[in-house]
Formats: sequence, C-alpha cells, structure tokens
Amino acid sequence: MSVEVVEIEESPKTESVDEIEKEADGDNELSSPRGVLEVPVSGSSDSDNSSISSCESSGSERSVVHRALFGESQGGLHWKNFIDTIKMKSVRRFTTIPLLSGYDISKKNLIKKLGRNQSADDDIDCGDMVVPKPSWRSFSRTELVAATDNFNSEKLIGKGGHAEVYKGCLPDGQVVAVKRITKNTEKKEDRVSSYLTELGIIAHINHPNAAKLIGFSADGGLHLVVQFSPHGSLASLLHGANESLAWKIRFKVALGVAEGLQYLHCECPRRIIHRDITASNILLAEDYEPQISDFGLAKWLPEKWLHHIVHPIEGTFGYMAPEYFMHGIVDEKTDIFAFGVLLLEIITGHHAVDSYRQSLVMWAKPLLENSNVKDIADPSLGDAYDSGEMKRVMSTALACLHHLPDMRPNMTRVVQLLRGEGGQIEVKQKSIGGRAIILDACDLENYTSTCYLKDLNRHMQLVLEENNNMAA
Ligand SMILES: Nc1ncnc2c1ncn2[C@@H]1O[C@H](COP(=O)(O)OP(=O)(O)OP(=O)(O)O)[C@@H](O)[C@H]1O
Repeated sequence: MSVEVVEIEESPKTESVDEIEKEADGDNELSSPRGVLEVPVSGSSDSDNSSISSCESSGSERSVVHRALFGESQGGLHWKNFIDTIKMKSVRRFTTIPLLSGYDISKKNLIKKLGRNQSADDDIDCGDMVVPKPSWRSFSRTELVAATDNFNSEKLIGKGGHAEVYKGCLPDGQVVAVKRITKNTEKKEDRVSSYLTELGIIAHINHPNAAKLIGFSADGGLHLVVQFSPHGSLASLLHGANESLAWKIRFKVALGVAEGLQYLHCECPRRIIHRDITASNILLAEDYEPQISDFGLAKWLPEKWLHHIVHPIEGTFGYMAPEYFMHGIVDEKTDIFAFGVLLLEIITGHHAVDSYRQSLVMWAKPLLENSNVKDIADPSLGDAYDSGEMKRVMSTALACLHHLPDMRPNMTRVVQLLRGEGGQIEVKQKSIGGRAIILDACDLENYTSTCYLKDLNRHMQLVLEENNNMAA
C-alpha cells in the first residue's frame, strides 16, 4: 500500500488564540523526531467507522476530559463548549473542510475558566468514574516568571517539538518543571487542543510511573507545571551521557514503564493510549523511578471500541507500529509496539533510528529471533548485566514487536514476562473476533515481517524527506 505525505491545509488565523499565545516564546527552531503523515485509510474512513473503531475526537472523549477536570459545574459547561469548539475545528481540518468561523477564546476567558477551578476542595462526581480530589492549581504568569527567573535560558532543561521546559522553584521550595507550549508548525487550534488533552489526561492519572501534575497556567501562554525529574530523560542518559547507564537502572526503567503503561491501559477508569512512548518521553525521578510523560498525543478509548482510527498520523519515527502508520489504527497494541522499541534502546543503547535513517527494529529483529545476546547487548555494558533479565527483556521485546497487533501481548502479560512470572512466552493464535476482522480489512493478516520491515523503512524515508523539505 502506498503511503502518501501531503501538506496540511492552512486554516484561517484566529485572533483570540493568537491573543492567548502572543506572549509565548518566539520561533522554535528545534527539529523534532515527530512526524505528521496523512495516509489513505484502506477499508475505512472517518465517516464509516463502526462501533469498533472511531474517528478523531469523539464526544465521549471530550466529555471525559472535561468531567475529569471540572465535573458538571457551570464552569464545566463553559469548558465543554470551549473544548467542543476546538475539537470540531480539528475534525474539520482532518477532513479538509475549510473553517468558517472564528473562535471565542480570549486569554481573559481562558484564564478565568482555568482559575475558577483552582484549588477545588471536593471530590469530582463523574458518575461512572472515580476522580480523586485534585491537588493541582492554577498559576499566574507572575508566579511562573518568579519560579523560572523570567524563563531564564539557564533554567531551560529540555526542548521538544511542541514545548520548552524550564526548571522552576516555587515559594515553598518545591522544585518543578514548567512546560511552556511554544510556536511551531502546528496550527494554533491544534496546539490548544493538544494542550487541553494533555492537561485533561495528566490531571486524571495517578501512578508512580506517570508524570504528576502540579498546576497549569494560560496566563501569557499555555503552561503545565509538573513534578521535576532530576535525572532528565531516558534518552539523555542512554545516548547523551559519558557513562554507560547501569543495567540495574535499565531494568528498573523497563519494568517501571511497563507498570505505568499497564496502569494507563488497564487500571485507569478509562483506557488511555499514550501514542508517543519514546526514550525522550520517559523521565527519571530521584531514585531513577521512570515516569511516563508528554501526553500531548494521548487518547481516551471508550470500553466498547476495539480501535480508534486517526489521521493525520502523528508520532515518532522508529516507534510507530505498522497498523498505525499504514492505517491510523490506534489501540493498546500501538503503545506495546513502541514499548518494544524502547526495550531495544535499553538493551542496545542505540537510537530508534540511527544517523543513516536505519530502523533499530530492522537491525535488531534477527538478533532477537536468534537470542543473540552477545551481538545485541550494548557494548558499553561489557559483562555487567544479569543474563536472565537480559534474556527476558529480549524475548519480551520480540513479542511486543510482532508485526500483527493481535499477536503482541497485552501490558499485564508484558509485566509478568519482565518479572519472569507466568512461564515462557506462548505462541498466540490469531483471534477470530472483531479485531481479526479489522485486520483482514487492512490486509495485515497476510502481511509478513519482511513486508513490514520494507514498509517501515519506506515510511521513515518519506517522512524524513518531508521534514527536510519543510526545514529547507
Ligand atoms: N518534569 C521534567 N523534569 C525534567 N525534565 C523534563 C521534564 N519534562 C520535560 N523535561 C525535559 O524536556 C524535554 C521535552 O519535554 P516534552 O517531551 O514534554 O516536550 P514536547 O515538546 O511535548 O516533546 P515532543 O517533541 O515529544 O512533543 C524532555 O525530553 C526532557 O528532557
């Protein structure tokens, strides 16, 4: 199937969103490994999705974000309208229908609405959901300026494709990370929308292996204030540090991320698919406890949907599952594939895509299949690893990287495998339920590992070329 990279249509300027963000920083020159791809979705379209798959941004998804944050209060209703408006715009963009009307999102209104919910004292009554009492708060620009020494470049601790992150200190001495959403190629309404998604999800989750929200601010730009992770990202420790990351820490990170994903997929009141599990999005707390961060692409999936179909396809090269980059199919197995790539990075110390644009999966799969520990293990580790753990991580990675999503284990099984519980990896039978029907429709049943590797490489070439063209 051909993969086509197309330019995204520009939408009309929206003054009020401009107003919200005009005080945010200038151009973000940083090139991100993230890509946006539009593909023809075979056998399905946004309009003909059934109950087992759905188009971008359902009403249910919106209301969950809204209820998780604000309950059904008067302020909440305003928020629902606000989020609905933004999401409607996103759907229109994806179907390339021109936008007709402007937004009614003024900076003043946004701040007022965020502020109204500051320091909520009561539990949120969400009917079928248990939402813990919020501990986050709304910050003013003055407070964030004071905390970050006026967003001093010396306090800059990280830059992604969408944000700059500053180290800050609150008046009570608490050290925090202030994530300031920056201008980039993304359109403003999408930026606000992904900010709200990230805010809604991060405010809702509560697990030692997921980022913890301290507060937010829409005063002079869009900001999230989260717990500071003193060791930075896994990517910086694996690829940027002079010293080799000890195996003990690598294994702790692998297991912790698996437990965090198990929580997101299975233990949250609503299933959350992260969609951007990468080494840059795993942060390390004081004791190297990993924390899954950056929920800007995350999705809520209602129980009755097996899948979610999205386009354009956004993610990080080298981590995207074949059914996702070919057909836009999103479910837990999308994250599980990305987790398999993350395990490979942990084992090998290599990037998911190297400087010659070669995929780590392509290089490592034969070694995993032959259980070739000697050639796959990061040479900088020497012999300093637990061979039992290494073998478990390798066999788990191989299972997670299966080209057929149905054949990948779920996150509960992944945790067991990494812990060495519940025996060997079993060869899974193809299911004959709804999921298999979906996959048949997408030609994945006959899709071989070799086809996958070829398509993966072609996909990366296309998107990287597109990125280079945009940068030129
Ligand atoms: N809480 C934190 N503590 C310490 N460092 C952080 C924290 N949050 C983010 N960072 C640093 O900032 C970098 C960018 O953050 P983040 O991934 O959230 O930005 P982004 O623009 O959303 O990224 P992406 O390009 O994946 O969309 C991280 O890779 C990390 O190095």
